[in-house]
Amino acid sequence: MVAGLDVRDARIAYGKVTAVDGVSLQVPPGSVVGLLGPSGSGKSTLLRGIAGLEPLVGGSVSWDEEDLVGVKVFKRNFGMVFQDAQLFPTMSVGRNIAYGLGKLGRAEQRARVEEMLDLVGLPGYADRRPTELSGGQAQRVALARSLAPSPRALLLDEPLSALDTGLRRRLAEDLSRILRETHTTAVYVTHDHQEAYTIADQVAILAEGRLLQLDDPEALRTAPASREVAAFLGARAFITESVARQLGWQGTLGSGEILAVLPSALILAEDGTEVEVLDQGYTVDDVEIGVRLPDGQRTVVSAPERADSGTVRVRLIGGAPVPA
Ligand SMILES: Nc1ncnc2c1ncn2[C@@H]1O[C@H](COP(=O)(O)OP(=O)(O)OP(=O)(O)O)[C@@H](O)[C@H]1O
Repeated sequence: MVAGLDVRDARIAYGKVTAVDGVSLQVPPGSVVGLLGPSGSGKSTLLRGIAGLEPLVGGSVSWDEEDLVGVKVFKRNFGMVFQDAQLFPTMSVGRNIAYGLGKLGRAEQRARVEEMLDLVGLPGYADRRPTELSGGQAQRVALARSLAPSPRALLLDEPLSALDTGLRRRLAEDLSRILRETHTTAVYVTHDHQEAYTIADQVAILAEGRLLQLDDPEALRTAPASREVAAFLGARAFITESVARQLGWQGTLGSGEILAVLPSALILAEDGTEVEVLDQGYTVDDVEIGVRLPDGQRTVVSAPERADSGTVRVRLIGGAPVPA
């Protein structure tokens, strides 16, 4: 028996546009799967298909082997959190959170609201109005409202993307903790790699409606399934074993394989191979130096400061073999 959420060969179309093209994935109870991919890759559409907001034109969505195709949205017992919190503006924070708790008595509702506010780090906020909340606080309340009725799974569509970067990082860590503490099964849509890695146990990489790979962050880093996945994860160059060895790499490639030079695989090293500096620019944390590899390809190396000559010395300490 497949426990939890099971998506099989799901297909969703808008007229002639196939937005989700034969995607299969499982989300075991208590685990979080991230849907990561470029804009237009079908992440939101797949989530909406799971929720029942878009009909499938093929395949199936089931929970504990119960087929959900034909089961109405509200009967699926999934909680949803969107990019904008979508709180009811005329209700207090407490009433918003209690919205799905109609079956409980008043005292139980109040207790559950307090418990949820504690969980999301907003104790004492029950009497506030949604208009009195910051964007980050509103998203916390939206999360509390979705979790309050104990849904069997939570579906989150870029819930942090409207927030500024620093707050997004902090809230992503909080969200990860909350989902784990509550053993919540979740599907989390994002286009932010870091956010996906922080929150999800397994990350599904989507492109043009297709699932390219579903794996944990470590496996994605060390064993991307294809050049396309490696490029999406930040590989700027794909090199042969002989070029890799010129850069000090010690591994071996199988026949038909090529090495993806992922970020941080190439480092500055005083005794390394001399390569030409092509360009340089600042990132938030350091300087990114564009260099020409021995075969002419450009990739980047991180440095604490700008290079003051036309060359730097580098060593290749990592990289991931992928089919050529
Ligand atoms: N309501 C719609 N009507 C027609 N086409 C749509 C509709 N919604 C999405 N699409 C198309 O379906 C494809 C997938 O869109 P979707 O919004 O699922 O992608 P996404 O990966 O979530 O993108 P983003 O990160 O930009 O939100 C795109 O080609 C998009 O143009």
